[in-house]
Amino acid sequence: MKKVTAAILMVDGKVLIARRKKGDALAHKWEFPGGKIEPGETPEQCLTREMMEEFGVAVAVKDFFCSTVYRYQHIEIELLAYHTVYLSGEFQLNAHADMKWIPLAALNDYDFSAADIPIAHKLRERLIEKPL
Ligand SMILES: Nc1nc2c([nH]c(=O)n2[C@H]2C[C@H](O)[C@@H](COP(=O)(O)OP(=O)(O)OP(=O)(O)O)O2)c(=O)[nH]1
Ligand SMILES: [Mg+2]
Repeated sequence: MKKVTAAILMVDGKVLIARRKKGDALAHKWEFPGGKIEPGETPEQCLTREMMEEFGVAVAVKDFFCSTVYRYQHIEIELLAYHTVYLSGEFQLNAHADMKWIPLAALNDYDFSAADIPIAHKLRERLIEKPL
C-alpha cells in the first residue's frame, strides 16, 4: 500500500483544493494536494516538498487530521491528511489543472477522488460543530 500525504491548507476561512490534470490517474478529480511519500521521508517532509514542487509555496505541517485507506484499480493508498499553515511564496500551478479556495460549506459541491470523500466530510462536520 502506498502512503500519500494531503494538505489541509486554510487561509481566511477557505480551504485549498486542486484539480488533477487530464492524463493523470484520477483525471479531473479534486483533491487536497500532496503526493507519495518517498523512501526515508517523514509525512511532514513529503508534504512540504510536494507543496513546493506543485505550487511553489512554503508551508509548515501541523497536526495530523485523519487518514483513509482506499483501493483504486491502479493503486491502493493510505491517504494521510495534515493541517498545514501557509508561510510564503506565490501560488503557481505546476502539477494541477486548476486550484480553488473554497469555504468548508462548499466541500460537497466538488467531485473529489474517492479516498478524499471521508476527509472532506470530516472537515465539513467542523462547520456544524463550529459555525463560521
Ligand atoms: N496528492 C493526493 N493524491 C491523492 C489524493 N486522493 C487520492 O486518491 N490520491 C491518489 C492519486 C494518486 O493515485 C496517488 C498519489 O498522488 P499524486 O499523484 O499526487 O502523487 P505525486 O504527487 O507523488 O505524483 P507522482 O510522482 O506519482 O506523479 O494518490 C489527494 O487528496 N491528494
Ligand atoms: Mg501530487
